[in-house]
Amino acid sequence: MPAPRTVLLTGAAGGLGTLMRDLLPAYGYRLRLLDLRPVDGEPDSIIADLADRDAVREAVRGVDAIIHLAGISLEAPFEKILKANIEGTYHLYEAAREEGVQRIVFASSNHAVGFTPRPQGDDPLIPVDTPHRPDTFYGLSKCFGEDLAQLYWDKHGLESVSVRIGSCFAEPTSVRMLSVWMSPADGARLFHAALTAENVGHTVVHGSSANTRLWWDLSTARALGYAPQDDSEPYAEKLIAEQGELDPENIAHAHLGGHFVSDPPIWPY
Ligand SMILES: NC(=O)c1ccc[n+]([C@@H]2O[C@H](COP(=O)([O-])OP(=O)(O)OC[C@H]3O[C@@H](n4cnc5c(N)ncnc54)[C@H](O)[C@@H]3O)[C@@H](O)[C@H]2O)c1
Ligand SMILES: O=C(O)[C@H]1O[C@@H](O)[C@H](O)[C@@H](O)[C@@H]1O
Repeated sequence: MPAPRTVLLTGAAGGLGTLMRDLLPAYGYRLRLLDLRPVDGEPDSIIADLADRDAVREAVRGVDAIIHLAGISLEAPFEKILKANIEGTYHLYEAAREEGVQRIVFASSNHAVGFTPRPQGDDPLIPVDTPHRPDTFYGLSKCFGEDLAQLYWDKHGLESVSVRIGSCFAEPTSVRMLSVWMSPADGARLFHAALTAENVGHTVVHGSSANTRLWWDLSTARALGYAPQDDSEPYAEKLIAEQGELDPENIAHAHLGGHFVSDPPIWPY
């Protein structure tokens, strides 16, 4: 596969989209931007709803690959998740198949497996083939996206990397995030690896930095060529002093998904 150059970035106005707009051009990508809302400082971006199949098809025409970030990124009523994340992701995959796009990097989430107990003591890291255990309708939509990616690979030969992102923000803001944080620079490294590795079929990877307190296995990400450079540990002392150590008796501290497992989810997490 020739290295992709023109990449559609959906959800470009969002938090992660904004970070990736800054970081990915240095890898040589030409980004085409799409979002529901205008993207700051980017008058040429495509303003479109994933619900609009014609607009989505036009947006994917001619790109080499897609990084799919658009959608609802927190828990929400099922009907909203259904429209934006489930139907919207289906529209994107269908448009990509019709237009012959070779690869999609899908922003999955730790919340697809959020009810997985987090490792304690000498427990092994959570493996990538851990069963789906969504902690919210939001997490359920990420399970759907991963299965959709598998279907489009098996049936249509459209490649995907589903990146179960931990927490990709400038800094970790909770004790839990020390274990799942992915620095923006490592996020760009991982997306680049996911865009350029050969023969990925459909590969699921965990998306975190090389955190001292890591909870999940990064081996499939490393197999794509991802070499994380960052570690949340320098933030640990301050966050633990402010928030205390994780309490294994607290359901939200005992699971990968943190407060998303609560009913209703409690913010902040
Ligand atoms: N930031 C993280 O740590 C993290 C962790 C796990 C997964 N993710 C996933 O990565 C993606 C980006 O996350 P984020 O933190 O930037 O979220 P965000 O909410 O900041 O950005 C999402 C963007 O998608 C756009 N969008 C929503 N519905 C749309 C629709 N129907 N059509 C077109 N655009 C639509 C929004 O306008 C928004 O700009 C999401 O899919 C999220 O689930 C993020
Ligand atoms: O678990 C996490 O920290 C993150 O999970 C992602 O799926 C959510 O989109 C984001 O809002 C959370 O901060």
